[in-house]
Amino acid sequence: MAVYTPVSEQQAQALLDRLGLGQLHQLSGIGAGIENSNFFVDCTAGRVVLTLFERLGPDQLPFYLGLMQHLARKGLPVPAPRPDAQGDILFEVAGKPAAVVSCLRGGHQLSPNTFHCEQLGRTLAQMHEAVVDFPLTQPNLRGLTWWQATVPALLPLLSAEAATLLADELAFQTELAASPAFAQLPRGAIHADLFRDNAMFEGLPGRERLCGVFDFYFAGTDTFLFDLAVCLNDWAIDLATGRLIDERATALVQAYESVRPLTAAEHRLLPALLRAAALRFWISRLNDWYRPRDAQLLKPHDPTHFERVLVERRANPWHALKDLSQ
Ligand SMILES: Nc1ncnc2c1ncn2[C@@H]1O[C@H](COP(=O)(O)OP(=O)(O)OP(=O)(O)O)[C@@H](O)[C@H]1O
Ligand SMILES: N[C@@H](CCO)C(=O)O
Repeated sequence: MAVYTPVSEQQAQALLDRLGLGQLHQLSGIGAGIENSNFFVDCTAGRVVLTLFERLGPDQLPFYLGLMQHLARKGLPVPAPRPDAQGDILFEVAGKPAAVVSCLRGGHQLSPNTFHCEQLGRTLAQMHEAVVDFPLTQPNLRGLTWWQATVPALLPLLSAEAATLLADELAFQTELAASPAFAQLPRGAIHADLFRDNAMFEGLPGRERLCGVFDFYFAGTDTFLFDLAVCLNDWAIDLATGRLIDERATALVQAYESVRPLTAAEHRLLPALLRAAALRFWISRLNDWYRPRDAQLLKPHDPTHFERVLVERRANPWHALKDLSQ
């Protein structure tokens, strides 16, 4: 269980009192997730989720929590942070910054088909449309600057082949980020980690509806195309080989475009951004694997998965439109 910081019942009750949520019935650490300490809190007001932020500080958290509040107010299925009587949404528990958000219904759709991908594509585009008037900005803290800072420490730990791939792709992405084409990409506040385990569906099998998107703690101001590429690399992938499944990827992009059509520059750079999205998670998984933090019980994700995805995206660039003149 990835609970880095234990929380006592007394500490949980003190926060419930401040939020007017009544008596604590049960406090249970959540096993999934590797970044923060998460707890289900059952109390008089029902079930809420308590998150203790392990690496994010009060400088960054207003952006994440403000983004969740902004999207929830626009009717997107995002957990809204619970305010206290003064309207504060950021607290301190066990010496860590903490927030309480409403608990989403439903469960993960871990074997998504085109139907689920379409819903995800539409919701992602709605999120991108909704942030047009979101006033806060913050860099993507897992973006190029972080890759450049992290890769040198990883290279000596890898095989010669993997190290060459990592260094080469970082050089490519560095050049891309400085290009005029990249500067044309529309940008705004993006989720940046919208994997299938960060979305909830509910409903009868085969007719499940997307009813929740959560875990905004890697959000940042970046290109919308990067967000789309992260989703494609997770929702539309053959997990064994890393290949994109054309039917699912096309469904996701077409649904996205039914809300927010991609620009010509976005179409052109999608293959490069699919590589960027693979690189981002390869680096973070390598970092978690070789340089883990202390946790009561932590299961880091397999880094070789995203190494395969990156190799595949480099070998077989995927375009949403086969004929770019269409
Ligand atoms: N608002 C919520 N409603 C319902 N369940 C939630 C909510 N927030 C988190 N969870 C549950 O907690 C689990 C872990 O949360 P999350 O994925 O945010 O972990 P994390 O450590 O913060 O991030 P990461 O997934 O990036 O490692 C989720 O898989 C989900 O089951
Ligand atoms: N979604 C990430 C973990 C949390 O950022 C991954 O699968 O590596």
